[in-house]
Amino acid sequence: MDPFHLTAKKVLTLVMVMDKDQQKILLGYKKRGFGAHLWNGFGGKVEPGETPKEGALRELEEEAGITVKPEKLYKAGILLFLFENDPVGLETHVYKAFEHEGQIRECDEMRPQWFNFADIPFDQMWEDDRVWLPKLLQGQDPLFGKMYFKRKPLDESVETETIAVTAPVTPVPSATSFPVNVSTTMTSTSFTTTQPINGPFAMSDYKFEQNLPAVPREIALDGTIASFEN
Ligand SMILES: Nc1[nH]c(=O)nc2c1ncn2[C@H]1C[C@H](O)[C@@H](COP(=O)(O)OP(=O)(O)OP(=O)(O)O)O1
Repeated sequence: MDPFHLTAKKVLTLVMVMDKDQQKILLGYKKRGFGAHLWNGFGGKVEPGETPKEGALRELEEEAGITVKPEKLYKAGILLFLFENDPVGLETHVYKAFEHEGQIRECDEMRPQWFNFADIPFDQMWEDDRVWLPKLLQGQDPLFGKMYFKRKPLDESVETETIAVTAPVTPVPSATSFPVNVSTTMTSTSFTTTQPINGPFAMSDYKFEQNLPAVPREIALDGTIASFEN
């Protein structure tokens, strides 16, 4: 059985807001949920009754506090994310915008920040972003990609970080040694935390096309483009 065989898909959005003059892109640090601790564009699940574009505009406002006029939000392609032994693929509709309205603000899910095109933190982003984001920045959309992910073995997905905690300790004089000069000394203890490096998944393969003649609207369950935007 093909470990990447799909029987269903979820429709997601991903919005990249850019400033062409300053050569900057607005990314958000995901504080929780899917892709937590990674920088990414803004987006999420498309809700019932919504078009992908409506969902993209809603998520952008929820996660970054800004709005884009619908006619200024351009479809840049579709990426299909497939996970080993998961029959549900993520059909992610990618959008780009070069102007926005409103004040950028942090929310409980995302911390937005502008990055120079030259300083995009790819080592703290989904691995596939290295493949397609540079193409998007160079205007080589529409894009279409299929990215295959395997779950990382635990020892590869975790980075151990040792944190030294230094706390004042006051020795308690024992009855036998009392009286003594009671002094305050410092001691340190270490503990280990686990942090995913670049997420819990490793990209195992990808298939990617750029400069498509039209914008894909939907991907079929066999991973091919089912239809294009008019
Ligand atoms: N491999 C990948 N590369 C990438 O660049 N973006 C990805 C990605 N896989 C998922 N995403 C994006 C798509 C979408 O914008 C976001 C996931 O959105 P979700 O709404 O599913 O996340 P949450 O777990 O926060 O869901 P909610 O509970 O709806 O808030 O991550």
